[in-house]
Amino acid sequence: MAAHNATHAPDHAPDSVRDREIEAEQQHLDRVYRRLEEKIHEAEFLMDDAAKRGQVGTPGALAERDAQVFQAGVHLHRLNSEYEDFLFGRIDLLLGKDGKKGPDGAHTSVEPADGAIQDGRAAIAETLHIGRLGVLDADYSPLVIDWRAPAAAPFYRATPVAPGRVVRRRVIRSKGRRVLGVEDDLMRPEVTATLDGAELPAIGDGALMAALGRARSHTMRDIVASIQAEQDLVIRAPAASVTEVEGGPGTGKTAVALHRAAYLLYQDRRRYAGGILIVSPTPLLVAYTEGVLPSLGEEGQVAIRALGSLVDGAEASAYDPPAVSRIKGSARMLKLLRKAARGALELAAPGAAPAAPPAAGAPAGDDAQLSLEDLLAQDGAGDRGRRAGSGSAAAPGAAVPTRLRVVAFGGRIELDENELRAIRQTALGGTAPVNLLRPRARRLILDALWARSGAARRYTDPELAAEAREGFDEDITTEADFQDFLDAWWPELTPRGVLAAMADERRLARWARRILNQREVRQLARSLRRLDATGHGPLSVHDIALLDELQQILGAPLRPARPREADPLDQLTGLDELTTYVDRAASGRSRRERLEEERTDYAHVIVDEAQDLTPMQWRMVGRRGRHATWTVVGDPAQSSWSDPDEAAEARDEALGTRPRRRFTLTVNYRNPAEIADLASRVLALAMPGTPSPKAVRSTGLEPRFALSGADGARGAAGAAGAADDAALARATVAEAERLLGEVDGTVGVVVAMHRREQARGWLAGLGDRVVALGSLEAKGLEYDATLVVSPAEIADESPAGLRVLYVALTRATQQLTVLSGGPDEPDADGVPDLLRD
Ligand SMILES: Nc1ncnc2c1ncn2[C@@H]1O[C@H](COP(=O)(O)OP(=O)(O)OP(=O)(O)O)[C@@H](O)[C@H]1O
Repeated sequence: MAAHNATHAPDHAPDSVRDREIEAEQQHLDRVYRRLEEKIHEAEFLMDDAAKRGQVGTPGALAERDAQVFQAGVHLHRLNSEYEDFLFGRIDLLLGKDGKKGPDGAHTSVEPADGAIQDGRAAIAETLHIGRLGVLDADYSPLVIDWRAPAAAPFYRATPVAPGRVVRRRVIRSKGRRVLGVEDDLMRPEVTATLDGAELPAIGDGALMAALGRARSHTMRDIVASIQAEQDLVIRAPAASVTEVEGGPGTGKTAVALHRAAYLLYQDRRRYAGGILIVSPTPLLVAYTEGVLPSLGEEGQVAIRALGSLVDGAEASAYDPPAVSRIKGSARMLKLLRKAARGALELAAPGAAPAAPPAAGAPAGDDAQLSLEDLLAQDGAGDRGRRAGSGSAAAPGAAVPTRLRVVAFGGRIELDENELRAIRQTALGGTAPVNLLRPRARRLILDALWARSGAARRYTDPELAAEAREGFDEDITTEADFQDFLDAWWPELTPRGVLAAMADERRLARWARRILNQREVRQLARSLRRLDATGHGPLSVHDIALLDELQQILGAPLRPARPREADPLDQLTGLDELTTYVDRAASGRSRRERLEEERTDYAHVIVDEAQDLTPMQWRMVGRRGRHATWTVVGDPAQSSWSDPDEAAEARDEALGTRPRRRFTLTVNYRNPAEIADLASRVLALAMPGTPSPKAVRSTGLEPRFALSGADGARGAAGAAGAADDAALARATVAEAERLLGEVDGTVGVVVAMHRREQARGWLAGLGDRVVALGSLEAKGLEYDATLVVSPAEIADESPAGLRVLYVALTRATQQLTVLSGGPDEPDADGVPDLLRD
């Protein structure tokens, strides 16, 4: 962890020393900008030169001009867009063990040379500045080292216990072209170090504390200037196979996951041009984190998607109650969906026109002709209303044809209900996706019709028989009515259509026999009645995984592969040290969106809050990383999923047998110790024996306990009465207003899921610094102050309620208030039963 606590030399430096140090960094920054301007002039020169070539007028010259203009434009854009805060660190290093230099011009040795320190004194042999991109001076000496380069690793890794060559680590704060301040940590406080003959001073209180003390906004910041050693190990872990990271709340798992994506791209851009997918639990967390990668210069190749947005064309907008989530997320759904997909075949499309009675007789025709009118007959009162072509997707609802009648060789050939059912069973015996089994079913029907025609017996010559059969097949299949029959009898099913078919309780009960119990069937069917007959309507996050699974079970016509756009990086030459930012410059949002749309298979998949994925979600995510390497971060103690063993099995299946590398993060950078201590009481109930991460700072501000004034009297239905709700509303608003006065940044008000909408109403009008959140929405987010409303209501919501409450209690960076209502049974001090020692 941070060197700060153990060794930082307190800042006794007089202002003049601080000013001098800031001035020195300013001079360095000025030099960097001068160099960048030279680079811009080079790029502009390329543009001018390219424009002149255009006047030559030959096609070759024009093509060359276009390429140059493109490249120069990329550079210009990149250089201009990096003028914000890109130099942020510096390390002063001892002489290395050997004199070798890397491609970035820095010495590669990690360990100091023997004799680098003598009698407690040492001379600084090398100073490196660290920034968001690498810049080389004209003589190839490093002006700025990219934070992801090997030479920058000691900036993050050095600790007083293992300082390597680092004597002093400095974080530089700058805005635009101006250096505002510096914060130092001494890695070898016992050594008197000199630089150019003068003693090396240490300024400030340490960068980490400065970073953590800042007010929070609604978006996450990068931590590039203060990544801690245990986090750096994860960020830079080799990409191969699976990297698993566990750590309690606030240990930086999300931050580390995002920085790792940027690091992997830097390490092997070509490989990860195949795309990195970051899976996030909620759209709120996506919105909160999506600014971090652009601030690190990476966005084009990274898709951050919420679990409810992983399937193109579908977006989760509804919530399922915990009991329904449990059913939909469970691995049992796989079996049920397979049955439903097959069962749905027996249901024809809605919208079929009313039926005409079956034809009375076949008109006469010669042997080779089929009766056009009488090709198809349907039982019951259903006309075979023509459906759109065979590519149309059917959703279940109307009658399915139960008889096929064709006329061939001058006679009528018919397959009845039982025969058609047997053919369907045989066709479904295969494991291929249901929609793709249709050609097989078609063939089986033709076989049956041919056999029934008795024609085979008439031909002794196999060649003639084959010829006759070919003609027979062709005659039947070229008739539109036969096509219509197939469309109705083996319709192309859509995932949404099957999901909608499951909303019928009786039908679902049939499909779910020995999979779900009666109550589960009722709950599931009721929840799916949100959808219309075609499966459109509000989907929940769990429905999305079901749609994805159904897509697999049903299969879809293969989309033609689209050629990938040429990566502009491939075309870059020259200014190689600046390649870090190429994507940002080259990729407009539209390109990024297109890439996201097209991809379902990624080169690396990062799963955030992995403890929450249900078995069905693991299957969905697993399909997107079949050939990927993985980084999986999570905290079992924060899991809102009720059956961890089942989820672990699905996770193992998704990650396969790839070797795993495990890391644990142990330091809580979010919560002050006072808040972490309170949360640990719930942790002890939720997951006895699980250690709490160690809070890195303390504010001296204990959490506050407030009372709603509600008496907890319950109405006939067991729900809190209107008077209690009004009291809770008043107390919530009053406390939210108080907290808004206490902190500069954001206030999060966390309520039980069923109060989500209600709480939004309560807080409307308090401004956009305050946010109302259902307990499950709070996942991964943080606020300067948090108000947790009625812990008992949150804990009672689901079997995982205590873990969800633990999440709610660990969102605050500065202040926490717990507001009790009647069910919380608060003591005289307002401390709810659940949070008492
Ligand atoms: N090295 C660091 N320097 C500065 N801030 C840090 C550092 N590491 C983490 N933080 C900050 O601590 C907070 C918590 O980080 P993050 O959200 O990544 O934690 P987490 O482990 O994902 O938490 P949770 O499990 O509760 O979602 C964030 O504000 C993050 O910026």
